Amino acid sequence: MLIVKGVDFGYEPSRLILKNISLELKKGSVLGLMGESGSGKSTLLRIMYGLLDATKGHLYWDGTEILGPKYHLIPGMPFMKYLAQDFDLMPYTSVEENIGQFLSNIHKAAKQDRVEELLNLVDMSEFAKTKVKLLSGGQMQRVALAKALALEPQVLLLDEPFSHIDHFRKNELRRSLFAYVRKKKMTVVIATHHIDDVLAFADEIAVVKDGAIMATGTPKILYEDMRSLYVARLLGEVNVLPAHWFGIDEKEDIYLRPQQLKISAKGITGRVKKNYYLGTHYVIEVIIEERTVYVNNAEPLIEDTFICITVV
Ligand SMILES: Nc1ncnc2c1ncn2[C@@H]1O[C@H](COP(=O)(O)OP(=O)(O)OP(=O)(O)O)[C@@H](O)[C@H]1O
Repeated sequence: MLIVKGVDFGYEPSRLILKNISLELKKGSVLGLMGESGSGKSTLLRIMYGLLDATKGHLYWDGTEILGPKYHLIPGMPFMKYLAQDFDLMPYTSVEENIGQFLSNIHKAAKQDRVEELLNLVDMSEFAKTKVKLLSGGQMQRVALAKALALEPQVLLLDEPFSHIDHFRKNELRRSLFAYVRKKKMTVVIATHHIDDVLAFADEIAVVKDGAIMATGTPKILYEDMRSLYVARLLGEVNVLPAHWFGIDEKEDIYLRPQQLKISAKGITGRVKKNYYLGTHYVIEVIIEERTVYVNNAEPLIEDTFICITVV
């Protein structure tokens, strides 16, 4: 189990970046760390890997304490791999040499097989002999992922691992990567602001805000829990609507996703401003009392006509 217990951290003594972080992650499970930019996700990954010393608190993997540079000459725990946002590749050597950099040269054929398996996993086989400096950012990121997997670490810490990958390849890469880590029973923490990186793949999501964990739960539970606007917005599109529109006697706004609203014969009246085609359906932008509301619909609607919306 990966245990983070009451961790505080500040780059400067006067400003805490992480505040009383506690997490528990079962072996072989995947945790998505979500939070807006600057919330402290990368800092937490660096502490989990032992690159920084926690100001307060402790971290353990499988009973072994994870310690930072104060205690280790070479920071970073050997049973872990941390893939940072800068890829840490050797630019003047080939893709295959980069991926195989830390693999033993004693069994040459086994090393070659392993490199080929990883090249295949990240769909970079045709670039095996290409020097890394000639690759695009997305291709470099795929090589860096393969390199991080090469020694089959027990714990894999990934910081925005798909941020440079082109859209059409992203889904395929996410599916292959998570299938691979599941097969190998690796424990994974992935920091991201993109819900698509984790919604279908993580066992749990921890939401970080201003250096503190503000919510944890399965992707489904967090996606459906609309109490916090910060959490709801991180996990998908949200409408912020006055409760009284829906006959609820509350002064506060309520939060509803576009698929929780529908066009209906009765309901609150609004003017159609725009249609957005999303392949499987349209998102209709509707103006109601000067607020913009997004609602899903199978068909586009005529702009500037008046329609009614209601809760599904
Ligand atoms: N080396 C550093 N020295 C001082 N402050 C830093 C350092 N690295 C990060 N910070 C600060 O710590 C806070 C958290 O940064 P961090 O990179 O952990 O956030 P993040 O959630 O990973 O953001 P992003 O999603 O943009 O990568 C920010 O306010 C940032 O400015």
